[in-house]
Amino acid sequence: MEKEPYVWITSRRVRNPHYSQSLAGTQRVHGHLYGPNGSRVSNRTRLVRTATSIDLFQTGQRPAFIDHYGHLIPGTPLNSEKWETDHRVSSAKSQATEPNSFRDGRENSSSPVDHVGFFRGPGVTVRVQCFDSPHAKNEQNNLTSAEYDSPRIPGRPTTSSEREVSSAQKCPTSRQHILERVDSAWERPVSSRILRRPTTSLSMSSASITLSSRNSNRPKTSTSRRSLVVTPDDQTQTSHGDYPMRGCDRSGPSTDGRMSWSAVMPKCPRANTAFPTFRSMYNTVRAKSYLEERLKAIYLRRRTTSAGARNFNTRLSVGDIQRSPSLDGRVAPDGVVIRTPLARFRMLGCLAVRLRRMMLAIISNSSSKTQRSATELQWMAVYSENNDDNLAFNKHLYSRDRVIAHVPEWALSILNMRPEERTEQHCRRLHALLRGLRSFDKFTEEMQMSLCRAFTLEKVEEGRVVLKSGHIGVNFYFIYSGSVFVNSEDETADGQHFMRTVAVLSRGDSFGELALLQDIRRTATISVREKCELLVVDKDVFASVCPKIFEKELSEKQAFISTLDLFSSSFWSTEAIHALCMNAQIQEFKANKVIVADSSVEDWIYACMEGKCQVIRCVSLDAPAKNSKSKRKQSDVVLSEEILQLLAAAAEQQHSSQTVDDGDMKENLLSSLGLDYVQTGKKLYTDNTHARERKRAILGLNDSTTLTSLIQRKREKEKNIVFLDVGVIEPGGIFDLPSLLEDLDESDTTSTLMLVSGGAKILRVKKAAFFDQATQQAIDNTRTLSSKQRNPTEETILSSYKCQLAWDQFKAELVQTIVRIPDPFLPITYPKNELDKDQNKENRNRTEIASTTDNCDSGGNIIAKDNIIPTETEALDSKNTMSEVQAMSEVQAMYRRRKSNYYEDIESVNQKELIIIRRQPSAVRKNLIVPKREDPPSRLSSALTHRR
Ligand SMILES: Nc1ncnc2c1ncn2[C@@H]1O[C@@H]2COP(=O)(O)O[C@H]2[C@H]1O
Repeated sequence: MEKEPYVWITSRRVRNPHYSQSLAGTQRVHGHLYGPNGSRVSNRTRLVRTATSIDLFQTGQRPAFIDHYGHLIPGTPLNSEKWETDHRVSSAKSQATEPNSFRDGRENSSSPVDHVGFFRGPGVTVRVQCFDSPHAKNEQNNLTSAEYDSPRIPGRPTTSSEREVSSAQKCPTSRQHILERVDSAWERPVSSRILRRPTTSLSMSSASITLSSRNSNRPKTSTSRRSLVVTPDDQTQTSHGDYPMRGCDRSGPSTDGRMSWSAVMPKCPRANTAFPTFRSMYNTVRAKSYLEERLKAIYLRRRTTSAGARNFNTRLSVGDIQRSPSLDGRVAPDGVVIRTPLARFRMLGCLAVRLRRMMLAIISNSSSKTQRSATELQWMAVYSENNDDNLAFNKHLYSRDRVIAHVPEWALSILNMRPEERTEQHCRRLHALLRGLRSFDKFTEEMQMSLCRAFTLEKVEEGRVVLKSGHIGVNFYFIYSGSVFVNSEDETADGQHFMRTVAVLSRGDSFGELALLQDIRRTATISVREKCELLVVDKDVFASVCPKIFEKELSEKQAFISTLDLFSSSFWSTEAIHALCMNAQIQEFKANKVIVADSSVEDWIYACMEGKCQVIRCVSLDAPAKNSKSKRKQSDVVLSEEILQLLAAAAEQQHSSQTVDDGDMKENLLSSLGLDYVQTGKKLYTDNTHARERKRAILGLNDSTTLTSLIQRKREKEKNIVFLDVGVIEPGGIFDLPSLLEDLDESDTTSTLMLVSGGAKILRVKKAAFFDQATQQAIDNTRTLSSKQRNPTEETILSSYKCQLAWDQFKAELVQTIVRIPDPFLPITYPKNELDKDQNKENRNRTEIASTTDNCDSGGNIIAKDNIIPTETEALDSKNTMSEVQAMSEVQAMYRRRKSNYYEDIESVNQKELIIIRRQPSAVRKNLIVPKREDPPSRLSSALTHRR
């Protein structure tokens, strides 16, 4: 079939009109373009191939380009030498490869250039390249490509091709022939290249012209493409009369989503003559001219449409206002609405109301779609409850614990400036303000200054989500004021997903570093607990400033971890330690802050880096002592599974007749040996999240929980419980190691350990990460260590506590008795009326002593309760004499003095109710030593006897 003299003109999105320069030397290999240095050229460049295969000016032929402005793009730098020697259109095949020869898969990888020629006319230079085309039928058909260079457009840099073109003044006269046809369509100073290729999707009798109608000052995203099917008018194509060139029509979207038009090209005056190539060229140039017009029309129409749409939207949003004559005021004769100030005000008001409604809808929609954790919901419930208290203010805002430090006005104005506008002084002022924030202080001064230059401020309302798990990280945040929940998604045993609050971060904390450091998605969802002021730095600043500091922190963690026996290098590889450190956090706590409120719901392993922490046990006096674990003997010897099996095998041989359960046999064996049974072997961490979550919800913990508040809360739920200080953790110590390998007992709600800071720096490591990284030997080592550090059983603690209590009561009773014995050397003087009531007084004293002994605390301290020792008013009411009242108040004062001395002596924490059994940690770890009751001194006992 004879190929039709159609043309294919295509255009690409070219941001830089000189883009075509970068195509020099490109080669197409397996569908990709590679530059001269072998590097792959960007995707955009790949579009070039769509126009490379076929001739531009004749059947089966050559390419050219139109850029997105509809301009011809200046082409490859000219090979002037070639031009000098080979300016005649000929079929002589040059073996030199044209650097800018574009190919696609159907052509050879090296397309030899046969000829390069120039045709220069007024306002335009045409460059013609001849390739050896497999489609060529004759020499003339080998004309493959053309370039048109026009006088330089003001403002556009001169391209090398343009420079070369301008030097190429010697054009063969035959070129004038082409220019005669070109000039007519070539009025404006533009330059571009036109490519041609056959289209497979369209019939061979037509071709497509694809344009990109992108305006230089419109955003990139607004690029659109148009396709034009252009045929010479000797093809009987459908003609549509809308367009300047014999008619083009929009034929609807093509399969690739582009819009296309058909255009019928006017017949070239010399078509089908000796220069069919020139005819094609003529058609091409006409097509180009048409396309320019067309593009302009499209652009103008679009601009009008978008302006119209804007107006229309505005009218819609204020439509009712405009329609209302009262608002509109008058309509001027030219149709312009004259609005009165009132109408304008009302219109603005209306807009504001609508905007607010819209924002509220967006907020409620977004927050309802954010899954909330139980802790978060509980917080919100408590918060809203208190809002409903009929108070005229929110009492939370005035709570003692609440630290409100808003960003001051002057800092706001600095933070609102662009980074490049901030002076050194501005940064210094900000720096002074932010110094003292925990996370900020980690950085060196230089880094802090860089951060101060880059910070922006974000204020986020309560309940909003700052970042979501699974999203790509773009920012890093410091909390200047307020607090946030860190929620992570978890899964129950039956596969249900739920949100869990893993941490609460407040002023001075930072978040959002993990995704940026490790180049991963966000690992948690951060939602605002209390209205926050966040200082934000973007990814780039973070990448340039912060990683160093995190590296420093990482090395600090690694250094500390490697000093712990638990993470001894003989059991843990360097990679495992590194992975653990990535899942570890360093935290600092003030004295009396509860670090762990319930060891059974903890997902972290806590190790003390600096300072010290108290381990406190909450014991219920009502509940029967748990004896499941007390069966075991306390021993430092741990047998491995292999040894146990050997022993068991030996025992089995001895008693082969007896059928004993394997577990029982081991137990029996060990108990006969007086050893503890420790099962070795890697036990995977059972993350009993559901139970943990339930317990956490019951406890209602947050970061500001102090020991006092926790005791109060627990006492409200359960009256008969005591809090016993069972140990101290010093630097290098690990909290509750035995529980690491034990299962969570859901029913056990009271008998758990609490970790309370006495002013400490803590390293905490995720238990899940621990079990992920732990080898068999590491787990065995953990068992060995935890068996050495076993906590006393509840039974032991209770019996010890009771002994202590009895002894303290005895002491208190004794002290009571002694302080009431009058000085034997002073004469006893009784007031007159006292004599009559001697018997009554005696009775009352007895009652007093008896009741006082029932009201001692564990430290031997008598709790002065109102119902035991009468107050002055009560004493007067009961018609006691003045001297008796004085005596009573003296006794009361003495009690108080002794009481305060006592508390000073034992350095008690400041709660009266906390009962302290203070011991050396080593003693606690082994066994609680119950102090023996000493015999009272003989003098006192004789005095007591005498008194009674
Ligand atoms: N258990 C956690 N305790 C405190 N902060 C956390 C915890 N888990 C995640 N985060 C923070 O939450 C952030 C969520 O986004 P990133 O993963 O970028 O970084 C995360 C950490 O900064």
